[in-house]
Amino acid sequence: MNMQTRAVIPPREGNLIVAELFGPTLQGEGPSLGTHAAFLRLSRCNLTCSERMPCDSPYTWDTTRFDLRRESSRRSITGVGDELLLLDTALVVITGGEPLIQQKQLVPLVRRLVDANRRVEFETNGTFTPLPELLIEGVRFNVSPKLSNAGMSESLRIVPEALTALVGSGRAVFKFVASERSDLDEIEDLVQRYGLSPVYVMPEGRTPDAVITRARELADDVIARGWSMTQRLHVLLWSDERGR
Ligand SMILES: Nc1nc2[nH]cc(C(=O)O)c2c(=O)[nH]1
Ligand code: SF4
Ligand SMILES: [Mg+2]
Repeated sequence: MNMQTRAVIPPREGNLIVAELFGPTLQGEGPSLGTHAAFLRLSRCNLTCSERMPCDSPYTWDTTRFDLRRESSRRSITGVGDELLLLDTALVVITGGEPLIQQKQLVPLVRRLVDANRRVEFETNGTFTPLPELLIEGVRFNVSPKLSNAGMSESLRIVPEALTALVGSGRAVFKFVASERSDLDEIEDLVQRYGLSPVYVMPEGRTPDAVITRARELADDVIARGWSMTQRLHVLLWSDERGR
């Protein structure tokens, strides 16, 4: 290939594998619960949560139940950015699946959103060390490490270097999904081992009844341990409807 040929090939723009882009809605979980927000849900996950802690977006990764080619589309970073900005929300939540699988492609998108005065929150499972380019003012990581009840070995779901980097970033909160009081002991162990802080406990559930019943069972123990509790506001409002 000579220089002339190379010069006419446009630089290949990065793409993202997207499951859904929706909003405006309300951030349903974590420290910004209730905030007017747009959501980008990226496809694919490196984990396979099941058993007592089923995944609420299996269509991003579970090839035994879903055709991922139908459930996702390859989209340009510019187009995704345009659409998120048009939704005109103060907060943009990037979730999945596991969004940090595609973190390299997310760098220019996050930069653009922050430059346009948006706050950005990642919902991540805590198994990826975030790139330094993502550790910028306006960006936060809501990290949800998975417990043994998600049905995977600890070596898959707990990556010490990633958790340590997230703690050290000063941009992370730790949000654990719990379904019963004994889950809190396992959370305590991880909190102690990796110095996780601040800690939020979130009740598991796909229906308002399940969420509120679990929240009531867990609240006193959460308070006694000095932690915070969050909710699943979108589940209380819309159960497990997609795109809300
Ligand atoms: N409203 C709303 N808030 C959310 N917070 C985290 C979500 C997620 O699926 O990661 C989510 C979601 O799917 N919807
Ligand atoms: S880490 Fe999250 S997206 Fe991935 S399988 Fe578990 S619950 Fe689902
Ligand atoms: Mg979810």
